Amino acid sequence: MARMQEVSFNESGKVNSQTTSTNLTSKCAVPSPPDHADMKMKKKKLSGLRRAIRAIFKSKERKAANPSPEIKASSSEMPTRLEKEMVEDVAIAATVESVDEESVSSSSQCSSASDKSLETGTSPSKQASSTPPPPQKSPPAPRARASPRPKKSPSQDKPKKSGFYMYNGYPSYLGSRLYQCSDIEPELDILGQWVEVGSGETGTVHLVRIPSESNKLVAAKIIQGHDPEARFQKEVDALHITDSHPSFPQLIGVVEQSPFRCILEEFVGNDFIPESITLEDVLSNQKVAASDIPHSDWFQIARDIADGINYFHKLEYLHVNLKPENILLYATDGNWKGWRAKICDLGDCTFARLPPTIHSTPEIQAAAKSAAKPFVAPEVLRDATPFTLAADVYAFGRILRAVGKRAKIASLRHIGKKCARKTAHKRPSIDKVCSMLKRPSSPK
Ligand SMILES: Nc1ncnc2c1ncn2[C@@H]1O[C@H](COP(=O)(O)OP(=O)(O)OP(=O)(O)O)[C@@H](O)[C@H]1O
Repeated sequence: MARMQEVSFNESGKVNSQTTSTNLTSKCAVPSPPDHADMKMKKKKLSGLRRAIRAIFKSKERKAANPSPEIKASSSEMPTRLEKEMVEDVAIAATVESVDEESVSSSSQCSSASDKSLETGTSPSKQASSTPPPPQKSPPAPRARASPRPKKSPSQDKPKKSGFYMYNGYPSYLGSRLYQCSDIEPELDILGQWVEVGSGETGTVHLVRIPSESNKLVAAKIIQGHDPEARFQKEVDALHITDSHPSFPQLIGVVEQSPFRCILEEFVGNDFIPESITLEDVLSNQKVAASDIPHSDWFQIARDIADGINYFHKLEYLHVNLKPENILLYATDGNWKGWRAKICDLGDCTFARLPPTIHSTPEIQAAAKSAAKPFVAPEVLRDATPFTLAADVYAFGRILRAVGKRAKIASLRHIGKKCARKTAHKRPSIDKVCSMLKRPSSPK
């Protein structure tokens, strides 16, 4: 919204100035192509008028300082017709000029243009008030108050989530994390085959080493399936924004050597066995038995998952595909103790602008339907029903219930039940769930 000052004369000949508002953002919708020759003419006319009016006021001041009897008689407070016309001309020209300027800038930057002009003092109101002061004794023109700077919403302070700057077809944040096939070495099993740590509907994950980085062991995810390009980009972006959070695997980089392409991420597992352990493995008593994990570790695992979801939701993302297969477990000490968890498979995540209401799209429906059914919130499965971040809370609730049942921890099952309520608005927020899990009385 830009403000304009209209300058006019009242009956007593004094200058009135009043501020009116014109919604210039409406111009942004259909920006008219700027006519530069026309603008140049207007600017020229405006500066000529300004010069002339300045000269008149100067000579008036001189006369006031040195009044002759004839001048005294004629120098009433009423401005001459010429002066009046000129002041009006200047006001109109200033208005026209500023509107033109705004329409030019609006073609590149819509709404920010008018706000910026207010901040930088190039607003029409300031231009109009910069006209020379009216003849002496007339009351000072009320200064147009610049509208207050728009307050930043808290979400503006958050890290940028999408639209990363691209360089050579890659997001610029990847920087030196672009690898060639020759930069990695596959981890081979005793049969000389690539070690596969897992696979799903859309990807296969292998173990590889990076010789130039102290032979670091990393997970290389090759994405196949429907629209691998979009999925690849989405997963890399999501791993990038969660990079600093301990509940997600770290993004190591991307291998690009056409036609081979994979995402390199932190290998979440135990160095002594080259395979990953998912929550699904433990719940189905494979690799590790649920009863072998102490209760306090189960609470830590639940907190890790909840903290990860909370962080993801704060970034206004919905995971969509939370299930035990996508929860990776790892022991922090060699005695299979100190278990922690990380959330993987961010390829289905959806950006959910807050307040979070997502209208189901065919892609979301497809992703949700391909996810393990008991973990998908009922509202997600219903066609054309808007759903919210509470859909992830539902999935987490189902996970907690399964853990509580398998590990025989009643309080986890109880929290899980609350989260997995059928009605979305009856579920607690993930913030609340985090604090429930942090209560000192919780591990029982
Ligand atoms: N960073 C990692 N470290 C260790 N193992 C991993 C890692 N990422 C994935 N895995 C393993 O690979 C499996 C498949 O990975 P992921 O879930 O990302 O594939 P997907 O095809 O996207 O799965 P979905 O069928 O759920 O879409 C996981 O269940 C896990 O066992």
